[in-house]
Amino acid sequence: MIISWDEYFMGIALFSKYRSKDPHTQVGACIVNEDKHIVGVGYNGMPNGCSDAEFPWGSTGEFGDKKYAYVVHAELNAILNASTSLKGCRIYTSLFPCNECCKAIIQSGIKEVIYLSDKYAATDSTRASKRMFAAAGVHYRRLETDIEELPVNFVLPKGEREG
Ligand SMILES: Nc1nc(=O)n([C@H]2C[C@H](O)[C@@H](COP(=O)(O)O)O2)cc1CO
Ligand SMILES: [Zn+2]
Repeated sequence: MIISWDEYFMGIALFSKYRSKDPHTQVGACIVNEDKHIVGVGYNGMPNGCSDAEFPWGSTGEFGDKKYAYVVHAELNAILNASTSLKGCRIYTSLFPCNECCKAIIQSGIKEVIYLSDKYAATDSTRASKRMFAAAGVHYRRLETDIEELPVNFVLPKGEREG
């Protein structure tokens, strides 16, 4: 099988999301520059020093008891992890960016957003994102692909195994 560039970079975003400890929604993001070099990746997780085991992953109760107060979104983590200027870059994200990440995407100079899921399309946050992206000239599109699943084998075929 041969995959396209878009499928490859979204694949990296999807792979990254499996690092997230969020029990409900794992999100991954991958930023690519104009030379098709990956310059940043991220997933949704607690800030450095804020233990995954100690901070809450639930989404009910008081403000301070919910993950939303603490978690860094995949897209923001990818931006903050980036090794270089993001001017003219593209961001691949497994879930459409929220309004806060949208602001960071715009301000960082990213020019295109490629997403897979838009499961929160009906929320005010996603509506605000789309409004800001349109005003700022940041193009967004859903990844078009015929691939349903891309298996990765960690168990080597018999002939390639050691011993
Ligand atoms: N674009 C996004 N990137 C993200 O990294 N997230 C994160 C924040 C939470 O950790 C989780 C959403 O939790 P939930 O509301 O589906 O249980 O995904 C959420 C969105 C949605 O806008
Ligand atoms: Zn966000």
